[in-house]
Amino acid sequence: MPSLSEAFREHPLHLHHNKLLDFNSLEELPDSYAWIQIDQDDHTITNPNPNYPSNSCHGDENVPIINLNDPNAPKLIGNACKTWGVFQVVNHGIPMSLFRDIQQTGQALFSCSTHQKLKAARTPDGVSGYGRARISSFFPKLMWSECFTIVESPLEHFIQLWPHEYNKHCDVVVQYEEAMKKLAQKLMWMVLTSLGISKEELKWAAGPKGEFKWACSALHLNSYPSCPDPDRAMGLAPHTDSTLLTILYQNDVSGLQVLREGVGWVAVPPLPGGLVINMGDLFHILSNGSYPSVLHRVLVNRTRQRFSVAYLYGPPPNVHIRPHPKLIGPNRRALYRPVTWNEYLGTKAKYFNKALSSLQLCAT
Ligand SMILES: O=C(O)CCC(=O)C(=O)O
Ligand SMILES: [Fe+2]
Repeated sequence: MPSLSEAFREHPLHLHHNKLLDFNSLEELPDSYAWIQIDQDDHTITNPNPNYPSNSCHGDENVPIINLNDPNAPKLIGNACKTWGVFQVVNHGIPMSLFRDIQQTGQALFSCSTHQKLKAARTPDGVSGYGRARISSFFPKLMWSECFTIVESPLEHFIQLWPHEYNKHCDVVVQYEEAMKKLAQKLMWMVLTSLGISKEELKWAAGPKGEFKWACSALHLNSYPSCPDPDRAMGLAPHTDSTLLTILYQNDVSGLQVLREGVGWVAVPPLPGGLVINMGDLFHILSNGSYPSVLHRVLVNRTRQRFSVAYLYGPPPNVHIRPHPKLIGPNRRALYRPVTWNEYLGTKAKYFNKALSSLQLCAT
């Protein structure tokens, strides 16, 4: 069975890391980063990019906040998944000190010089390391962000960055991933419970104790430096995650928005000690479309750097994910064909935000 790194490596995305900028040295937004252009002659603003939906953001509807100690949590999670595809959790049991530690590691990393960071750059067909967001290759404009991806171990890159204290930072990543894995398992079962699916009914995940022992994961450390022209820039363009679910820690700088059908872009404000849970494309398939994956994006800020950590949680790369039999019946056919995470990464690399619909089964 291929590892997750091998699965990513089979579907390379060609990104030009060598052209990465030193964001802090720029006083003006370069054209290549301007998602909205100002017409020089009459100063009107034009939006040449269909991928940049209107900047409107609604404050009258809020992403649900769920207390994981609430006995009603699975039901609340189910409602949130159905209507939003995203929710925030509190009382998740992860100590604040772990968020402080991973943030310090991220800070140490992103504050290195560009020259230093490029020593830890992702190779052209690689997965782990420093560079642009993987989704960059799908957009004509560049995003105002930097990303360090960790699949399996960050050791090889951390040694390049910190020859003397790489161990300290590796330990933080290991601890963070362990804590996230436990939380992801707990959340998976809560979400499945809300769909009426028991541990015994999800064979690939079950393992001896139904603990998702074989699940795989990756980590994105994301930095969105302060930006001289935030209204025309984009931190991270609209996308859904190719995961079962994603657990996102954000520092106290806002920017994340999710698309709510019929409403528009809704901000997901940072909540002290809270974590954002996004439903991903593979859960969308597993739930036969009942729990849709959520389109999200990140806007940037004029004065403050935003930092986030996304824990991307999925099945073993070669296990087939299909609409669960319990969610299929005489009145509800299977909407998607079975797919492995490995295959899905290939589909996403080809079709990006149309990947899910490319797997849709036609009505017979
Ligand atoms: O920075 C954020 O808030 C979102 C990050 C994200 O969507 C991702 O890493 O996939
Ligand atoms: Fe994402």
